[in-house]
Amino acid sequence: MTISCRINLQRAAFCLQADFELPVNSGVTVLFGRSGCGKTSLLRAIAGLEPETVGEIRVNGQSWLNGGQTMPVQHRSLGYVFQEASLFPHLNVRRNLLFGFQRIPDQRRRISPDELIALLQLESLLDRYPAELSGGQRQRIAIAAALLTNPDLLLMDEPLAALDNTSKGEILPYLNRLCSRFSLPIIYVTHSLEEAVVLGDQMLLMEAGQIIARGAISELLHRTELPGMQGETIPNLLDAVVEPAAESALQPDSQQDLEAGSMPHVTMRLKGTSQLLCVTPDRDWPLEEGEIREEVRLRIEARDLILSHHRLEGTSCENQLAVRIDKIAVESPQDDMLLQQAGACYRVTLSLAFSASDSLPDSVGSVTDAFVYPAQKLLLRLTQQQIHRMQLREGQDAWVLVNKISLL
Ligand SMILES: Nc1ncnc2c1ncn2[C@@H]1O[C@H](COP(=O)(O)OP(=O)(O)OP(=O)(O)O)[C@@H](O)[C@H]1O
Repeated sequence: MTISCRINLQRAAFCLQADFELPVNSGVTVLFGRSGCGKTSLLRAIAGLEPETVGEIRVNGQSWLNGGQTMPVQHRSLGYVFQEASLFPHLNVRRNLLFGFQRIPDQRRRISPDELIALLQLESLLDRYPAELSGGQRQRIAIAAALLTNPDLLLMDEPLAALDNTSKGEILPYLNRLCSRFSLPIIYVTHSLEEAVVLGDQMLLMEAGQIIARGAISELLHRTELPGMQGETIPNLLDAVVEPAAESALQPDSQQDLEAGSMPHVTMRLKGTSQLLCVTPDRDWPLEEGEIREEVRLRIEARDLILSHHRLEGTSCENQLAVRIDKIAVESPQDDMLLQQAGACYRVTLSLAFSASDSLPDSVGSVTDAFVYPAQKLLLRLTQQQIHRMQLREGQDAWVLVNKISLL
């Protein structure tokens, strides 16, 4: 499945020009950008809700727009989730869920209502009416109803924006589960970098009606010259495979740990390398009981990293990674004068080394993996004083101590 979009939408004081392709299994593509940059307009144009749109849109081999030829909205195989959940007020949850499902042919029914109801834990809500639901519950139903139409593409326009932080926190893990369970391409509009990091695989970054950057979120987060990427906190995202290979699942080395009287822990190998991290699942790990994962995405905040020239012995920090310093960049170049002062901040980009010794081990990882998987990067913030004191230079080998790791 590929989605290709080359469109133009001209309004009196605004021009949208988008040209992008999303490959097979693209996962969640976050459409990110400042207010008014054209995110909703792009989503509406893809859905066929902006009749002035010209160009070409192809989804799953079907032409939705080709010059002047437009496929009507109701014939496009898409789901659309809005900021405010749109449910039929006179139908209970069960009938809202089944409304779209019952109107699609049998051969398109890949996602079953029972599975989705279980996944989103909707059982207790099925007999209620929309007026009897909280905002977060309503939005969960709206997302489920959109999915049950078994669309080729799901468009979500700030689906959490109208919710308070508690409801957002409740719904995010569900969204995460949906994204990993159904290999359905999703375009997800948000203002929130936090949501983008938690949910997204890749990002289309928009400004003034145009897509100015696209790529893996973990990479774009490090491009500080881009608008919206200068947040106070810098999340690093790393992909890992759970070890040991014999177990092939995210589960603690429990017997050993229980015997030792310690908390269970999980060992994982960072993709593209043979380096291991050891993690203790705790409340930051939103794992369901019995849930098993082989591949995980880890989140490490820049403030939880410490840089060192050497591997440290006798430290409480058990996770240390071999890295190479790729880039040392001043935090915001326009404030250069200010940044000459002591305390100015620099962003230091680190590439993970293949292994601690950079020699290829026999037992873990694979040489092929190192070539097919793009080098994973970490970013941390240092002051000019720290850089000077450590005499840091681009190209140097170093070690990074990792204080805290969360699982996405
Ligand atoms: N129906 C319309 N007619 C004319 N101009 C419009 C219309 N809808 C939006 N616009 C303009 O198009 C531009 C892009 O708006 P759009 O809603 O797509 O931005 P956005 O990035 O989604 O913003 P936000 O994040 O605030 O929702 C804005 O300048 C807006 O004023």
